[in-house]
Amino acid sequence: MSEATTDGAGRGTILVLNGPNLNLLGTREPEKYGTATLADVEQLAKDTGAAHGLDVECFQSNHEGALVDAIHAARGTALGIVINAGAYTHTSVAIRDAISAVQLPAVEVHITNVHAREEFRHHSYLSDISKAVIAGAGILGYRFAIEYLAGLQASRD
Ligand SMILES: O=C1C[C@@](O)(C(=O)O)C[C@@H](O)[C@@H]1O
Repeated sequence: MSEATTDGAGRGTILVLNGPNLNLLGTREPEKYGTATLADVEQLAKDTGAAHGLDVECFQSNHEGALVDAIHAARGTALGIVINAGAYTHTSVAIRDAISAVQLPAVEVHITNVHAREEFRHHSYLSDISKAVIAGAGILGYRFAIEYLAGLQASRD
């Protein structure tokens, strides 16, 4: 897991999780996912967090259990989770249960509009347990998700 940034003002940490194949952003089907890399996405997330006084910790894995472990580790350390679970969105009860278990506000993000794609992408195991779902906004979805969580946190401060 990458180091938490220190450019926030200590208001808290948001965990940004990316699932399988998102490490290939930039070269993976660029006509669908664009040309921004995972590093670009993570920088955007960190910059957005910093603008709101929040640290952003980023983690990507192609392995379901590693994503579950990262969600567990967020309990007690993060104020919210932004998750693009990739294909696990449509298959993983384990990731769903992990998010429910840690009781942190989660925002589900998809770069593409999954509802305009194949039928099997229309169902998500995460949507009904997420505070918000953002799909089809490209990598800006990550920015919107962090802004949403920052607003949620501000309303609780
Ligand atoms: O890997 C991905 C990426 C995705 O989550 C997106 O960001 O648009 C959409 C998923 O259906 C797909 O399996």
